[in-house]
This record gives sequence, structure tokens and C-alpha cells, in this order.
Amino acid sequence: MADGITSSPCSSEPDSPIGLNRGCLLRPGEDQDLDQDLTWLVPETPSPQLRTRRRRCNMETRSSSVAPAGSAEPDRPVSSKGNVSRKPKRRRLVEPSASFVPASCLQTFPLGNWVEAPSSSSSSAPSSSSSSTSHLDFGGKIGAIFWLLFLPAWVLFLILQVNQEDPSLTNFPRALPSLQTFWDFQAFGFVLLWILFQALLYILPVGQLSEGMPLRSGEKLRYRTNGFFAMVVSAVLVAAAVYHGVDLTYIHSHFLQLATASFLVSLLLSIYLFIRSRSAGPEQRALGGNSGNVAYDFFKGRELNPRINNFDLKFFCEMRPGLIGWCLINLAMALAEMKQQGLDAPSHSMILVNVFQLLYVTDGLWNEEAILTTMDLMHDGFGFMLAFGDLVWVPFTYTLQAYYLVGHPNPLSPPLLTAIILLKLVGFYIFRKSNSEKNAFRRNPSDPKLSHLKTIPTATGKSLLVSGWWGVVRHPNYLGDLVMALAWSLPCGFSHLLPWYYMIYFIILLVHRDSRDMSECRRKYGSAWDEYCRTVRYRIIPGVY
Ligand SMILES: NC(=O)C1=CN([C@@H]2O[C@H](COP(=O)(O)OP(=O)(O)OC[C@H]3O[C@@H](n4cnc5c(N)ncnc54)[C@H](OP(=O)(O)O)[C@@H]3O)[C@@H](O)[C@H]2O)C=CC1
Ligand SMILES: CC(C)CCC[C@@H](C)[C@H]1CC=C2C3=C(CC[C@@]21C)[C@@]1(C)CC[C@H](O)C(C)(C)[C@@H]1CC3
Repeated sequence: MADGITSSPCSSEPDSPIGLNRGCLLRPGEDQDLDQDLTWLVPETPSPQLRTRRRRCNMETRSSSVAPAGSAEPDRPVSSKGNVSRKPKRRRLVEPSASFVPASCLQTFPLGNWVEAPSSSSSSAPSSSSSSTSHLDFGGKIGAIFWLLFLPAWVLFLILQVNQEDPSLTNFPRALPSLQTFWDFQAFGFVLLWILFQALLYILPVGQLSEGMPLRSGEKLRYRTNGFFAMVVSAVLVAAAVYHGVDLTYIHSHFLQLATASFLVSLLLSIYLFIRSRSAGPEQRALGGNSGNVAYDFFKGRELNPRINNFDLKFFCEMRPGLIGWCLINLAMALAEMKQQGLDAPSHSMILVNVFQLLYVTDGLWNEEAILTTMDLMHDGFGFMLAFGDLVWVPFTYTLQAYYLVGHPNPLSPPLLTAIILLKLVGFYIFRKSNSEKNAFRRNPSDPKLSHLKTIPTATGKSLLVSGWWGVVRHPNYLGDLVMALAWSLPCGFSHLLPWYYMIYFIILLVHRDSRDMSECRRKYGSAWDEYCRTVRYRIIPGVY
């Protein structure tokens, strides 16, 4: 980012690819060698109040270091070992990272254009108004074709495998089922009905409208965050249906057909998204999904926030049909277990898996606003990867533990049961606290509740938390999520690898996601990010990784 700043300090420079015209990193005509001056954090024409505030912040910054706000350690950034080290007194503006600012002195400026503003050295930066992507993730063009074919095949494999009496690695499903077995009109109808029902709940004028993070255009989209309401209404409806004799075990017995139907919907949706993205302007495109290669862009997603009027397709798909469907399928598996094993109540293992995952989903919907500061919503385009992930991958692979338990009971001793519950609670605590801390900080950096946290300013106007949860590791939320994943697998025992599939997949997903995020943040924040990484050395597991 630093390179980009020196070569093109103001966002209105001609090489600003997407009409960046709201922020200026260096005030024209000003000495660029000021000592730790943070004035580059402000909009082009700051108000007098803003100037006063800025000066105050600068003064505070000068007297702040890694020590908590208030303790005076002038000009002493943290060394890589977390020790305080001396830096030369005069520093160029293009190295803005090496000081810590108390969270209370930060203010979000309307520098939305810089949120994903590219630097000249950026690998995924748009080169011109075409917003073209040069650095390709996921194995590039060939990789995209591989994933497009592999992901549906893998889901099919898992479904066939979990349905076997002996789902060992050595016991592969012998033959594919006949083509007719895949398709069932009724199952397709149920999938469509479920999605339409969730869409109806989404558009109801119930619940608050939350603001997303600033887009490159500076605009902020509004989202109807009524996910918890949708969950409650869905639960009431399902309970009423079961009460009136609807047999939910249909979901267990038609799992393959329901998955095929959802796959078809996700494929049609992806095609629609790809076609409509052709008319999306450069500012509406995701920086990572515009390579010009059809397969790659189809997979990654070209448009950042495709909407039909106010209906946000990405937000809806990520948070509603698949996520709530996951709980519905788990419940169906509990009923199928009772039926298949002649039980009066689900087994302890099944209850744990159901309750744990229900808690995870309900928490996500309760804190739905927090999704607006995650990678998917802020950076990733909406294409096959997310459409398939949301509508097929989540409901039909995240439910494999419950599915497994239907035919593979695993009794738990009381001490093991207690230990698993404790593990889940620890994981949940880390996950929730860290996600909420980042979300609160991104929404209001000067929130008094966060004033004890130390931060690093960056050239974008945003800052990075460097203490609290985000000072322990660079992705504390992933750590909590992984601990929870462990607690979801343990109730299934160690007889087979299949129920541990989620854990293995999740480690791979989060390690890859972490590295994607690292490159994205390095691109955005430049030297400030390097400083953060030097200070917070571990990515996910303290002292290990
Ligand atoms: N169950 C599942 O299948 C999955 C669950 N998840 C969970 O979803 C949640 C969201 O994950 P994800 O979107 O991947 O990533 P994060 O919520 O961690 O978001 C990453 C972004 O946070 C900001 N950020 C990073 N470091 C800091 C810092 N020190 N201070 C302030 N902001 C910082 C950056 O964005 P910026 O600076 O632009 O604001 C960065 O791009 C996680 O809890 C994860 O575990 C994720 C994937 C799959
Ligand atoms: C198909 C690919 C190999 C992988 C697709 C990945 C997607 C399934 C996940 C990407 C990020 C996700 C999140 C959640 C679900 C899985 C996907 C869509 C999430 C909604 C689950 C509930 C959490 O509380 C959350 C934090 C809101 C999650 C956000 C990220």
C-alpha cells in the first residue's frame, strides 16, 4: 500500500481505477516528512472540528505506545518480540504503521474508496476502470475448473458414504446410483418452497436495517437483519408441521434428492449471477473475481453485492436458507435416529450435535449484523463458490455428523459428555467475544468500551486492533470456531473418519482463508499490516501457528 500512496497520494489521481475521489492521503503541499503526523488519515477538506480532533489525536498518539492509553512512552513502537524499541524520531508519512493509537482517538472518515483501494504493487488490484484481477486464488483458471467439478462430486461422495453401513475409508461406495435416483420433483418443490419461504421472511419489514461497511464508492448498503426472527418463525412452523403429523424423516430418506435439487438451484443462481454481473459497473465488482476468465470468474463471483431492488442475494443466501436449513436437517436426523433405533428420545450424542450446531446458527443469526464486517460480505464476489457453499455445502455436509449418528450410535460416559460441553463453551466464548470485539471496533472505532485497546493506524483511515483478542493471535475467531468444531466431532467417537470430516475440512478452509486474508490485508494496509504481524506473531493458535 505504501508504494501506492507515494505514487498516487490522492484518491482522485488519474490512476485511481474506480473513480476514487473522496479521500486524500497527503494534504497537497504539506511536508511529507512530519514526525508521526496522522493528518493523512483525514478527508480532503476536514472540518475545523475534525482538525482539532486530529491534532488532539496526534498529541495522544505521540504519547502513546504499546502501553495502555495514557501511559507515556513517546515514539516507541513494539518490536517483533513485543518489547518496546526505539525508532528514529523523524519518519516518513508512508510508514504510518509504527505507532499504536488508543482506540478512543480514532474516527472513521469517509475514505470508503480506500477500503479496497489497490496499490500499484497489488497483485489483485484493478489495473484500470475494468477492475481486472491479476492474482488468482484457488489454483487459478485450471483450479477453478477443478473446483467446479470436484465440489459437487465430493458432496455426492460424502452422501453416498454416510449412507453406508460401514462408512470406512477403505469401503468406498461401489457404484453410482441410477440417474433417476438423483431426481425427485417433490424434493425439488420442497427446496424451492423453503427458499421462497425464507425470502418472504427476509423481505418482511420486521427487524432493524443495518448499515454495511463503506463500499469503494463510499456508499453504504443497508441490510434487513431479521435473521433471528426468521429462525423463530421457521421453528414455529416446523414444530406445527411435526405436531400435525408431517414426517420430517423424509429429509433423511430423500437426502440425495434434496441435495441434487439444491445443487440445481445453486447452479442456476450462479449462471444468473454471472450473466447479470456483465452489466455491473467497475465499482460494483469484487476485486478478486474479475480476471476475464469465464471459469474463474464464474467460480469466484464477479459482482460484490448483487441486489434485486433491496433484496441482497449474497447476504440472504449466506444467512438464511442453508443456515436455517442446517438446523432443520439436524432435527430430521434426530427423528430418524429415534425411528431407526426405536428410541423414545434422541441419543446424548445426537442431542449434543443438535444443540451445539443450533447454538452456532442461532448465535450467527442473533448477531447477524456482524456478518457485514466479514470477508465474504466485504470482499468476495457472489458466484458459484458462495452460492454452492451456502445452498449445498452448508446444509448437506455440515449435517453429516447428525446423519452419521442415525446409523452409528456412540454412547457417551457422563465425564466425557461434561468435557465435550465445556470444550464447546470455551470455543464459543472465544469465537463470540473476538467476533464482537472486531465488529464493534469496525462499526465505531471511538466506542468508549474499546478505549482500552491499542491500535495501529493505517493509510486507509481504518486502524487495526493490536491488543485484546486480536492481540493474542491474528484470527482469534478462527481459533474459537475450530475448538467448537472439535466439540461437534467428539460426540461421534473414533470408529470412523467421516464425522471428523468437518474438522479436517475446516482446518484446511480456515488456514487457506487466513492466508487469503493476510494477502488482502497486506495489500490494503501495507507496512501497517507488517507491523501488526510482527507484533502479533501467531495466526490462529498461540505459540503454535
Ligand atoms: N462455519 C463456517 O463454515 C465458517 C465460519 N467462518 C467464521 O466466520 C467468521 C468471520 O470470518 P472471516 O470473514 O473469514 O474473517 P474475519 O471476520 O476475521 O474478517 C477478516 C477481516 O477483519 C479485519 N481485521 C483483521 N485483523 C484485524 C485487526 N487486528 N483489527 C481490526 N480488524 C481486523 C480485516 O478487514 P478490514 O480491515 O477490511 O475491516 C480482515 O479482512 C469467523 O468467526 C469464522 O470462524 C468463516 C468461514 C467458514
Ligand atoms: C464450497 C467451498 C469449498 C467453501 C464455501 C465456504 C462457505 C460454506 C462458508 C464461507 C463462509 C461462511 C460463513 C458461514 C457459513 C459457511 C460459509 C458460507 C457462517 C454464516 C456460519 C455461521 C457463523 O455464525 C457465521 C460467522 C455467521 C459464518 C460466516 C461465514
